[in-house]
Amino acid sequence: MRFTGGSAPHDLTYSDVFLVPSRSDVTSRLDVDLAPDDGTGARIPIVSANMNSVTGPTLAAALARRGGLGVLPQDMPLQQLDEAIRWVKRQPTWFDTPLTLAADDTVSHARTLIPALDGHGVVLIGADGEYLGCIAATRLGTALPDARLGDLLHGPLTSIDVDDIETPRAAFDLLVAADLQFAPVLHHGQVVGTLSRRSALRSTIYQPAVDASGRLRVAAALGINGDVERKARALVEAGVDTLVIDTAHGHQESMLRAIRIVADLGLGVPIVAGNIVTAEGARDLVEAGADILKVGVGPGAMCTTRMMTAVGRPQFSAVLETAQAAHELGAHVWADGGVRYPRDVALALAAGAASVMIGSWFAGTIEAPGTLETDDDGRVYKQSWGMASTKAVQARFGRLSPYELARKELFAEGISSSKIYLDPLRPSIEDLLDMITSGLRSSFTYAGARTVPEFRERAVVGLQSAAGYEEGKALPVSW
Ligand SMILES: NC(=O)C1=CN([C@@H]2O[C@H](COP(=O)(O)OP(=O)(O)OC[C@H]3O[C@@H](n4cnc5c(N)ncnc54)[C@H](OP(=O)(O)O)[C@@H]3O)[C@@H](O)[C@H]2O)C=CC1
Ligand SMILES: Nc1nc2c(ncn2[C@@H]2O[C@H](COP(=O)(O)O)[C@@H](O)[C@H]2O)c(=O)[nH]1
Ligand SMILES: [K+]
Repeated sequence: MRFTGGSAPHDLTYSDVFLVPSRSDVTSRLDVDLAPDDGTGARIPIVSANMNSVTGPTLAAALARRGGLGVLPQDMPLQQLDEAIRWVKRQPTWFDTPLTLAADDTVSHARTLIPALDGHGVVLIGADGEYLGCIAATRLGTALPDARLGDLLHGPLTSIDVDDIETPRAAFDLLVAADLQFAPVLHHGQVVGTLSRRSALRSTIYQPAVDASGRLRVAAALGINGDVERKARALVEAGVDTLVIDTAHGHQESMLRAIRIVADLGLGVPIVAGNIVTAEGARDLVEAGADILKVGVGPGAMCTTRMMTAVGRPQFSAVLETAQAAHELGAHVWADGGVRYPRDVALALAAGAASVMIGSWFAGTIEAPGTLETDDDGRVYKQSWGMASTKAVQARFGRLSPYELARKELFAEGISSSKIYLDPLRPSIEDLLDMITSGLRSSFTYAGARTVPEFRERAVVGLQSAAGYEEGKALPVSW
């Protein structure tokens, strides 16, 4: 990456900069390979944040199916983490994970799980796991809230047999021929997944992130306190593919100790550690044994650290400096936090990140943990909160004495409650991934780059004023 017109005398964040187009011999956006070069085996440079409101097993599986990597949060109890990892590993790699409910469940319950939008649906399963039928999500929008789902089943059972769809393209054509938007996929009468036209199409474009046994990949986080060795071993035993050692202030002795412990175990999985924002931090963590550095202090949407402490660093410069230091040592960087538009992802990669971690944006999706809620205006949202918020601290330290808990609560550095609205046009994480990866593919071709390392090399970055940034926005109403 190089700056055009000189670099700034101060640190920069994503809105401060833009990418200049360069002469390109990449003639199609579909010729771009988005795989990160960080050794995680991901196929797109997108990682979901280890936040309880963001990454659960459902989101991790959906993300891995499209080539990204979900990081399960350290605040999940170990047994739950173990189950979540094993569950992700059992999920289909190109069908969607079915949303299964019972015939006695109500429409209002189903509507807390999926919005009444095209391309989604519910599969009804009997007591012995037998397939009863499926209901398109749009039907849930017109049915009475207390109606039984079983009573909405009419006509012949719709489903696709797994033997009839050898390729995603064949599945797409079959759905079109049968005039279906959504259908369950059956194998010997059992539901093994679901497909929509959109998901079949996606499977022709994305590659899943899979391990050596062909199972979806998943990462998990651990903190710097407690029995780090036992937890790291247990996570790898469960099948985790990448370990993320995470704390607010990553450039501290307890972190270096935790990295050394995990690195010395030789578990054979990449070690990510953070968060840091300086070259010194990068060097110390890599020297301790980290393969990938998680970079970002304060840019997160749920984060109050900068206002509470003045500590942090504008994210573009933080990524640029740490990535340079990391690359000199053969390590990599994940840019963590502050991503609100596809452009921010492109700029993080231009600054040198191998992958970009997204939290709050993904909290407002069907696949995020938690249920859908509706506000007074009828808009659908999910709750989100910071992992250093009072809410998260209370959950994490609930077993401490009231006195110890009260001491911990003094140090909240995140917000406990926020509403992240689902975009009606992009209610699923996969819709957001389509938007982000299509933006990225286009950014790469503007820069004349076919791969992530090439983009990092070729990107030309300029500085812009607030007016320059504003000019780039679309205007949905006239001025
Ligand atoms: N990226 C970011 O900007 C930030 C992210 N977070 C996220 O919140 C979650 C909770 O992290 P965390 O609060 O570190 O909790 P952890 O459970 O990881 O514990 C942090 C440990 O570090 C010690 N510590 C020393 N200085 C600090 C400091 N300035 N801030 C926090 N701890 C400090 C704490 O001791 P003691 O409690 O005695 O001080 C404690 O032992 C993580 O997922 C983290 O990534 C939190 C803040 C900023
Ligand atoms: N200072 C705090 N940072 C937090 C908290 N919870 C999460 N985070 C960080 O934010 C990113 C995600 O950023 P986003 O803009 O995509 O939401 C996450 O990975 C953490 O590093 C918090 O309570 N305080
Ligand atoms: K912030």
